[in-house]
Amino acid sequence: MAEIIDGKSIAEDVVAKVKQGAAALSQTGVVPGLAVVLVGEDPASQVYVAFKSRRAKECGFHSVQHTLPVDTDEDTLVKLIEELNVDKAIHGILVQLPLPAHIDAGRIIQTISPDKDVDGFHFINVGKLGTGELGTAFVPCTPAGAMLMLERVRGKDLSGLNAVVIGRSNIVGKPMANLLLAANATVTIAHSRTSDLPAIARTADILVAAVGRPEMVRGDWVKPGATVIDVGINRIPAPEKGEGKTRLVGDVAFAEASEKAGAITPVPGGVGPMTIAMLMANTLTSACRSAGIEPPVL
Ligand SMILES: NC(=O)C1=CN([C@@H]2O[C@H](COP(=O)(O)OP(=O)(O)OC[C@H]3O[C@@H](n4cnc5c(N)ncnc54)[C@H](OP(=O)(O)O)[C@@H]3O)[C@@H](O)[C@H]2O)C=CC1
Ligand SMILES: Nc1nc(=O)c2c([nH]1)NC[C@@H]1CN(c3ccc(C(=O)N[C@@H](CCC(=O)O)C(=O)O)cc3)C=[N+]21
Repeated sequence: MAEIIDGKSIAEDVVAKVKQGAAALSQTGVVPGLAVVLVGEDPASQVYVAFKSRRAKECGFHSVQHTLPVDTDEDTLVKLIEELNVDKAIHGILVQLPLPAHIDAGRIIQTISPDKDVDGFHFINVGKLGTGELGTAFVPCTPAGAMLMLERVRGKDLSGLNAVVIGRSNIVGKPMANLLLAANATVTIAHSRTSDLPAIARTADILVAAVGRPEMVRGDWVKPGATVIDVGINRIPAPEKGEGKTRLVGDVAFAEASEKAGAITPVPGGVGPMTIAMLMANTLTSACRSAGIEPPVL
């Protein structure tokens, strides 16, 4: 049976360090500030945004939330971001995705000041990650959190290990692959056009699933002893819990995969809580940079 990598507990460690760092920084008169912007009333987004605001307060941050109606036009949103860009009390800006279809998400992301882009989605931060300028970049929270979990079982240096990332999105798959490469892993990126995915997955010492398909990765895709990082968050019907009830599963068939893996992340309680913890860490980093102070090591 695999070791279960407890995202909740690692996230608590991160948050404790962030709290400490924020308290120390506050002594110099700088309180880290996070602005979260939500457009519309998507229930899942509301839940995540509430988690983020709660965590920010817990860390001692100045936390503001802007909730805009679903029919907000793009220019209004751009204007809000421009105001936040010059607001001295705000060090991190997060615009919750997905945005309503009438808004060009790309334009919105590029409007966020790269110095406050705690999601790490701006071209400047993507470019820094791609060229190894990790000291001044903001790294996207989900892959950054996944790397911290991986570090707990495999250490920082992944030399000689084969990593396979399933998924090539800009917010998870690609930055994850870049981080693995920066840690010296030999990286393969698989996606919907990949042929014989199970065979490629079986080459992985480190297998990362970021697909959005419930329990797609089966037990026999997992190399014995591999470390499996399940990024997927899928809500599926759970009639056994009662009519209309749902439950959360990852992109990995957990029970099967944990018979083969050396270590595995659960869903829930895995990468999800780490994502929010890393958002707090990035916000503290931003505030430290603005004050010319070294951010704490996580
Ligand atoms: N834990 C957390 O904090 C977070 C979790 N997530 C979760 O992670 C998952 C992925 O999210 P995200 O990257 O945004 O999703 P996207 O939908 O943007 O990307 C999914 C990727 O999976 C690939 N894919 C889809 N179907 C298959 C298939 N059958 N075989 C192989 N590859 C496939 C797609 O390939 P192609 O490019 O060819 O279309 C694409 O690259 C979701 O479950 C999401 O909810 C996301 C963000 C944060
Ligand atoms: N600009 C932007 N940045 C994001 O980082 C971002 C986003 N938009 N849009 C949506 C995705 C998704 N995401 C999650 C965060 C936390 C959990 C999380 O805490 N999950 C808990 C369970 C939550 C539950 O019970 O629903 C867990 O896995 O244990 C999940 C998913 C961040 N995202």
